[in-house]
Amino acid sequence: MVTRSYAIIGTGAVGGFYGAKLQKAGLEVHFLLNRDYEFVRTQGLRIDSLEGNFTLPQVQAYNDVHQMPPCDVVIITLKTTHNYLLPQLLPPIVKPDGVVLLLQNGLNVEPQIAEIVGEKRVIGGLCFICSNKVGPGHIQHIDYSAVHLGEYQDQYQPGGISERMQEIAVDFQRAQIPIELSEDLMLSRWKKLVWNIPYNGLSVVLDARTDEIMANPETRLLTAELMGEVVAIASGYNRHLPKNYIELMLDHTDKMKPYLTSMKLDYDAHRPLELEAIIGNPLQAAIAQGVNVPKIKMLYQQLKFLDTRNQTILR
Ligand SMILES: NC(=O)c1ccc[n+]([C@@H]2O[C@H](COP(=O)([O-])OP(=O)(O)OC[C@H]3O[C@@H](n4cnc5c(N)ncnc54)[C@H](OP(=O)(O)O)[C@@H]3O)[C@@H](O)[C@H]2O)c1
Ligand SMILES: CC(C)(CO)[C@@H](O)C(=O)[O-]
Repeated sequence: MVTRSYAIIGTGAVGGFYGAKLQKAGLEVHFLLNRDYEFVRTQGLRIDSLEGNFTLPQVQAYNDVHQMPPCDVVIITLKTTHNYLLPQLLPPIVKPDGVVLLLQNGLNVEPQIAEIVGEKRVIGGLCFICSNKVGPGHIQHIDYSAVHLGEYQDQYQPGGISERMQEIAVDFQRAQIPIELSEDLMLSRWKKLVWNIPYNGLSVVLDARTDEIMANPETRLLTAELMGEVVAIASGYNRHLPKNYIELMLDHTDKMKPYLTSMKLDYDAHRPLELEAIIGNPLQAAIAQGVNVPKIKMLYQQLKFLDTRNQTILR
């Protein structure tokens, strides 16, 4: 059996969880860390999960990419606000025939990765997971865990299902991570943005959890209207979402455990928001196609104000 080596760039809520699951399943995983490096190098990772808690007392931990071996699959799980580091981080750790798997929310990040490693070496991924890093090397997995993968091609042309996606899927299944393969990464990204744009954005502007947003008829309506605008942008790019998709997303959120979005957690911790990847880039995509999205534009403007002010306030 061919075994692929994995690098996790950003061992936080998402990277810590998926990387630990892959290692637990017997795969070779190398973890890049920042502040938690010394702790994880000596104590390993701890995962508290609704699927079962586990610890990995020993992991291959690094704080310098030049110490890491080049890997077959390099998984990016930094916040997008740290992607400016990638031109330095990526080149030493991707094998010549290796691939970069981008597990981040948002739109139009893959083209930036393609600029660094080449267009044929990028797979986009969406994670449907609720997890948080609650201490050094300590991840709390609250809900869901599925990953959707899609090949990136220039201008997000549909890339079909490649052999390497199927190989990665085998590894993820072995690690008991539910995985779906998408023939069209852009369609998958728009579908996820139907959820992320309203809830991530409104959770900050309204200072609210998902259940609070859903309980008030006005903010529930506002959520549906924002979702409608995302669907309209996707249509502008010839990606047509199912007619009942908004209803499905509202219904899905009604059934979710009350949830504080990652954007809200970042805001409360005075960390920069993933505003450009999640809302700014989709807004630019709307402008480029001449799709009118007044509510998304206003949400972006409000968040830009809050984010800028939040960065200048002392904690
Ligand atoms: N969490 C979720 O439930 C969830 C769900 C779906 C999608 N997503 C998306 O997944 C992506 C990752 O989010 P996340 O929640 O996993 O973020 P996170 O918990 O903040 O993890 C990011 C990690 O990157 C590390 N990092 C930062 N700079 C680094 C550097 N120079 N070298 C090495 N590591 C560095 C951080 O370490 P330090 O803290 O030590 O700097 C942090 O542990 C985001 O795009 C997010 O929107 C998250
Ligand atoms: C949408 C979500 C809450 C769960 O699917 C999560 O993926 C997220 O925060 O992006």
